[in-house]
Amino acid sequence: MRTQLDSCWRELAEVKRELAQRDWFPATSGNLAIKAGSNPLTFYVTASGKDKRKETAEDFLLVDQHGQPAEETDLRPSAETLLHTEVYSRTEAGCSLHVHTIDNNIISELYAERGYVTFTGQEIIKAFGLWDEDASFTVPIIPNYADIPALAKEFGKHVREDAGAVLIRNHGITVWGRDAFEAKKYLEACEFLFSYHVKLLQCRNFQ
Ligand SMILES: CSCCC(=O)C(=O)COP(=O)(O)O
Ligand SMILES: [Zn+2]
Repeated sequence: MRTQLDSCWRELAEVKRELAQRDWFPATSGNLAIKAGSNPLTFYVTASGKDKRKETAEDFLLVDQHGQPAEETDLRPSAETLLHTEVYSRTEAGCSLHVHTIDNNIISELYAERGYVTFTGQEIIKAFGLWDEDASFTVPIIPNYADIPALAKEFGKHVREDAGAVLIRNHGITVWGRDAFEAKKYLEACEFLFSYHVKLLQCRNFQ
């Protein structure tokens, strides 16, 4: 059991290191989670308020299906743990990642009133398993409620499959996948699309 937990910890630490190398954790933002057990549900989540670029023995804590610590600890789970509990209680996902980037904030603001943003005609959407030439990928955009249970409830409405993504307006993105590899792939593909779109709009302004 401990070996399994250690391996989950190491896998999440590796994802955290890679996202930190991309500079996706400004100003203590972001939180990450990985499922550790199914029956009962437990998952590792980042401790709240830390600089996620730093690597310490106190980066993650184990929480239960309510997002409460499952072991004795002084650490506080991420303030946004309830969003991760929505993912694991509604799907068979194994990993969920939340980051704040300038590009995901801009896209969320540009398309907030519509409530979603759709991408089509881009090779990288094959990363979402969409191989048709005319395939499109849609990311829902939800309001950034300060009340986390309200935010989690709104978020949960869009958590229907084992892999997916939701933008929170002027806040960030949460993605999830069947495992850490898939969640990271989704996140990288989303951020690629956002960055491309923001740059394309800038280029068009100078034409
Ligand atoms: C300065 S970031 C504000 C909180 C937030 O949105 C976030 O992602 C980090 O919160 P946590 O409690 O997970 O550290
Ligand atoms: Zn956040």
